Amino acid sequence: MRLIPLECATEVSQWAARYIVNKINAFQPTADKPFVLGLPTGGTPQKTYQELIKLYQAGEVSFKNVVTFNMDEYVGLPKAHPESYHTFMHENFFNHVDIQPENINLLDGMAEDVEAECERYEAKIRSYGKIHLFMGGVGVDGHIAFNEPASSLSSRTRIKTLTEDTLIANSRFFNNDVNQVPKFALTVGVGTLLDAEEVLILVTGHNKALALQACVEGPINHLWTISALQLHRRAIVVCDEPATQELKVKTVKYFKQLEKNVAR
Ligand SMILES: N[C@@H]1[C@@H](O)[C@H](O)[C@@H](COP(=O)(O)O)O[C@@H]1O
Repeated sequence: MRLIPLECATEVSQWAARYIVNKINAFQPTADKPFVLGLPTGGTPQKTYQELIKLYQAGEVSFKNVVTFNMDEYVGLPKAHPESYHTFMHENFFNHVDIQPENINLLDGMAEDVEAECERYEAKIRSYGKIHLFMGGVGVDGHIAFNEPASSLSSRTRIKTLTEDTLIANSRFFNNDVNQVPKFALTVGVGTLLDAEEVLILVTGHNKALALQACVEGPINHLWTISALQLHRRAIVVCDEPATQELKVKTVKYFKQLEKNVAR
């Protein structure tokens, strides 16, 4: 695992956006050989999307031959609902860059046959070979995508029941009314994430400090599904200073030192 301890959330977003752009450009994607990018929603990646849009506007990157797969979607919210992840992604990112609509993949939270929808999603990912880079965030309880505590670490795309912690955390988007938050979501599995060639996780804020500790210093444990990253060959975690609050000073120093010497 590579941990990049930075100072603030703005630095995290700039680092992540630059990393993604460099990856896309180095890949030299074409219509026949697109770059496949996994994407999250949430407050954390919002700034990264803004940075990616800036880099697109500056002519540093094109998303024309980029195919995206989103991590998750609420069950029972129509696409046009202001809090659907479909709406979030279009408002925060897709509407501002040159991505082709047919290259955008999101789970359909309104699907009648949820199982078939999840199988369709996995098959679509397989049709591209693999996801080259999966960006993500982490929940306060250490969930990755919507893989809530005690999710199988080899899980695939499926429906999950959201925990009370997550309902409370996400109620800020639903008039602070926990009853308005959908109780279920479709989500890629931990196994789906681990299949990606590279995983890039953004962690900002002191409320994510326990999750970061579980990710970096804890044992691999299904109660903190983020810890499954320890099994990945190429996992990168970028964090700000407040998120490191629960890490040992020695751990942070160690990773900072490694970054000074990193071969770029
Ligand atoms: N399903 C999403 C996750 O993908 C995200 O990582 C998490 C944290 O979101 P935020 O970045 O807003 O803290 O929220 C939701 O539960």
